[in-house]
Amino acid sequence: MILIQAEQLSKTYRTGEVESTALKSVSFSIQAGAFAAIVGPSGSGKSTLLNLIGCLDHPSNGSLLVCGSNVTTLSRTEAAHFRGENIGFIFQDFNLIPVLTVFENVEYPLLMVRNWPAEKRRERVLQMLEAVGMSEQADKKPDQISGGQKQRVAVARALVGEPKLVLADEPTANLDHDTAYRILNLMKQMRDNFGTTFLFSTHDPKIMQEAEQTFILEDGYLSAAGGKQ
Ligand SMILES: Nc1ncnc2c1ncn2[C@@H]1O[C@H](COP(=O)(O)OP(=O)(O)OP(=O)(O)O)[C@@H](O)[C@H]1O
Repeated sequence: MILIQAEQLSKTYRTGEVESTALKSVSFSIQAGAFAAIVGPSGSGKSTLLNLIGCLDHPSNGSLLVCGSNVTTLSRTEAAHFRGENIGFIFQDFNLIPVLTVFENVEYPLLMVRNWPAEKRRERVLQMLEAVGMSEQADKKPDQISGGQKQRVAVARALVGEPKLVLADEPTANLDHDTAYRILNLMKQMRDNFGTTFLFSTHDPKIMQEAEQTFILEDGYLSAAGGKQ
């Protein structure tokens, strides 16, 4: 089953009189259950593409289907609802809320988008903390855990609402190499256990090797796509 389908997708940013085309007629598809990477140097369009797939921005041209829905023209409210139902996010700087505990950070998306009773929420949060090996740190605040542990919490938070798709913008950029590989392996394990599709961006060719499917962006063009499944 195809989870993401882009056809001649383009994005032009306009700042006053200045136009900059960050994505140039990109077409590709990604199957459900994929572990895929968007790879390219700084400024090649990786974040732009992830933002379009994550319904955080609209394309200028082309079509984009995500989880069976045409997301090209969603309103702001529709996009927020769509994200809440279908997509989890992981960021390079973790984006944990400093005043909340590890447990509360993972619970947070459920409070925002799922109307679950407290006991069901608690069970799900504990299940996710267990899955990422962070159960014993549940009561700590983000400043009491390491960068790798913060990203584990972020993986749990991204998955807690049972999304079909997780988008991760440079999830390993702020981690040392060993920790980066451990986080990628954790993400892959989550894909295997929960069937969640993962799409992450990286500028690091070594990190790219960990993906099963790769899309190479150069100056807004999709220059190559490959898979090793
Ligand atoms: N909001 C914006 N307004 C104007 N131009 C933008 C905007 N966002 C991105 N761009 C431009 O679009 C191009 C692609 O940027 P994008 O952030 O998608 O690249 P990237 O591959 O994610 O880079 P990095 O690895 O540095 O994050 C760049 O030339 C950038 O300057």
